[in-house]
Amino acid sequence: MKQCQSETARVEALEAEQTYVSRLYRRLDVTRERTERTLREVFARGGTGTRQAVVEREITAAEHARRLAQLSAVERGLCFGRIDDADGETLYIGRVGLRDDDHESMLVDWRASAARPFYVATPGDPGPLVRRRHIHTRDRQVVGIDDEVFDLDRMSERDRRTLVGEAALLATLRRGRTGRMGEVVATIQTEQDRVIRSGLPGALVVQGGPGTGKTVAALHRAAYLLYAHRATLERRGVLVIGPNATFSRYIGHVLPSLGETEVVLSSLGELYPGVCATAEDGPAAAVVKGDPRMAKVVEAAVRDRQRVPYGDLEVAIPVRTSLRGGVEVVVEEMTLRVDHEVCRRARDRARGLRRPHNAARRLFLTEMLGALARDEADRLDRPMDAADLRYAARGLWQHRSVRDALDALWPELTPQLLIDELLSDGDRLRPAASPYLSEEESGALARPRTSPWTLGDVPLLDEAAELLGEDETAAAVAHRSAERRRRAEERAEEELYAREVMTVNELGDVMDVAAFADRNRDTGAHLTTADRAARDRRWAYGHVIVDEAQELSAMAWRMVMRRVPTRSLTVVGDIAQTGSAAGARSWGEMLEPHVGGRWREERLLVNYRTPAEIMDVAADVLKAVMPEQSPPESVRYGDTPPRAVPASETDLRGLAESEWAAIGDGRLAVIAPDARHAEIAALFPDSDGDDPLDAPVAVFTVRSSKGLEFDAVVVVDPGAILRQSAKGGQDLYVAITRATRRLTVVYEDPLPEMLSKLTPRMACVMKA
Ligand SMILES: Nc1ncnc2c1ncn2[C@@H]1O[C@H](COP(=O)(O)OP(=O)(O)OP(=O)(O)O)[C@@H](O)[C@H]1O
Repeated sequence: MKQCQSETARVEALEAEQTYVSRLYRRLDVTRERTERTLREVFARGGTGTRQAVVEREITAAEHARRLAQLSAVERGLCFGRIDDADGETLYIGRVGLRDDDHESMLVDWRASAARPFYVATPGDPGPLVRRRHIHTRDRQVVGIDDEVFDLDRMSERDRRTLVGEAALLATLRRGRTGRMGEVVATIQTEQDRVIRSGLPGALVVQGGPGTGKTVAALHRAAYLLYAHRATLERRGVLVIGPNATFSRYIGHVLPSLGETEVVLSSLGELYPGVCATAEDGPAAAVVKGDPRMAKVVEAAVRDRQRVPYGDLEVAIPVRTSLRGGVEVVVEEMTLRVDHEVCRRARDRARGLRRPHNAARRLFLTEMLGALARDEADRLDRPMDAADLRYAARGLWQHRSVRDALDALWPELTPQLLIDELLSDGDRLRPAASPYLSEEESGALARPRTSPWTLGDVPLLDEAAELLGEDETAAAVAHRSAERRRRAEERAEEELYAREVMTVNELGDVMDVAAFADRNRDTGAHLTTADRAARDRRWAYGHVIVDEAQELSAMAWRMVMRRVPTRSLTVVGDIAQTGSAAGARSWGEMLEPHVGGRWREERLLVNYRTPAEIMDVAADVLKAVMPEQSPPESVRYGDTPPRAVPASETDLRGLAESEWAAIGDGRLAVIAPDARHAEIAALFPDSDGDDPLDAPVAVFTVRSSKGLEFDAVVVVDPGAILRQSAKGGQDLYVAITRATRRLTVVYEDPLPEMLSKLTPRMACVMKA
């Protein structure tokens, strides 16, 4: 790499780039205005016509709206690069593609294949390029340029590393953290580019140590795939699964800042609609709940709810009632009987349908009510044809005693009810679990009724939902028709409101009332794919990205795979950071049951987050706990060596304050062992706001800090972190590698051997 240009040449180059960049912004403004105008015209055409015309209009409007959102998202840093090849051709690279009125390209979208040399050219293999230029802008002004002239003869072997645009990269990495991950289109590295542009089909595993840009590369991959396979993915959507809601918020700005708003972000605990699980299981329960044998246990639990009576079924129904004091009283009853064998046949036939439990219940009820109606006809000595019997059966269903008796044999079940009762009632758990789990394992599952849902429960709920199916019962049908009535009433109100608003705003000539009301409501017709997908448990996504994937249990993988029948997946993680007792020991173990050998792996080897001095300490931890894994190599050195201070001499609050003062406007995390989290969080009451990402100082457990990063990190009681579970060593490795600038370890004597590079020093803030 060669820094070129004298000062005059630099000023001239800046001016020339400014002229071009200003042209680009003018073009962006024109394109935006045109798109906005077209969108207004589509809206003005109104929402009438055939259903197909309405739908087509919705689609056109959605396309223009998406383009407008994209054009609005790219204002900052519209153009960030330029490449020149040996034939004298120049391309400008930006966050979106732009063409002039003659359809000549003015700016190439970073995801287009023409932009690829910008990311993959290295001094050793520059391809056709003679120069790569990074262009830095602020508010439409070019404020700097950074040239790399590819001149192989003058490159050392070390410089042939895959990094590109080192000056631009390092400047980005040294910035203070804001609590939110940002996009990195201008500085994507070659090894990351391979991940981003890898093909859509099949499962791609991105394995890499902490800070190697796995998350950021996976998110840019989502943007790339949506660009390169828009037709497929727009219809089916892309789902990004993270470990928790804080992480989803942490990464939530990246895709919108790249102009992509059509991606569903979900944490594992939210993947089952209607449940938001945040509680965690103890290690023993986590292991059992995550074990694939639990699929069998849930299946057995469902079968256990499909019963036959011990003997014959007997149900008393009222024959004569009278009103006494305004209350209906039964004065004569008749007992109906169904032979045990008939009950068994009804159950077996319903099971034989191989339909989900709630759907098969219909057949069971029909058969049982038919048998009861036949018995009633015999007892009353009333000959009945098939139509009479059907009528009589419907009449019998009106009796509470009949409903109760049949519900007890084959109840209508929700996943929540099934799993809650299974885990809280020994009489339900024992028969379902005993063929598959040991007594000790079943014991680990037991918990009180209506306990909060844990992360390990969510895959069980999903499994149950598959087996129970949609709610097909009379109650559900009644609920649906009530829903329809409610919607019709709502619609009438909306049209009334629309008429009033249109009169006040004199909009009568632009749109009709129905179209205006449509615009204002969630009809579903103009919901985006992402909206529809997020509401539907059975939605089949076009591509799924799983981050911190090493934490997923075998049961969680079953849940993920249901959402992506094509198995088009990006699996992002680091086996060395597995903290969950039910998590992955190898990618093959987790993926092969679902994709066989059809998965490929890319490895990321360079750490962009943690300075080399801190990474040296982390490497010792890794060597002690997982010697077979190699740590990534840091791309830069830091300014402040990491240090250890004894707890006995440290005022933790004072220490955090001085650390925070040292990082200026950045973010500080105190990472504590699980058992001491509450005690330590109480020392920082002001950090107890709504969102730990917005707090300048926040207290985390290792698990909740996963995937995040902070300018300064204070790790408290590393010995307790090491001891807190069988994966304590991995936890310590994760905690240490969250820091981008400063690391302080506050230890209870003695300092664990594996941290011996942190020469204990006197605490800078002594206890009062
Ligand atoms: N090419 C790049 N240009 C600029 N910054 C980058 C680049 N690659 C990674 N980074 C930055 O490095 C940091 C770490 O990235 P990221 O969180 O994606 O790593 P990770 O591999 O997912 O880490 P972990 O396994 O610890 O969760 C982030 O701040 C990210 O923005």
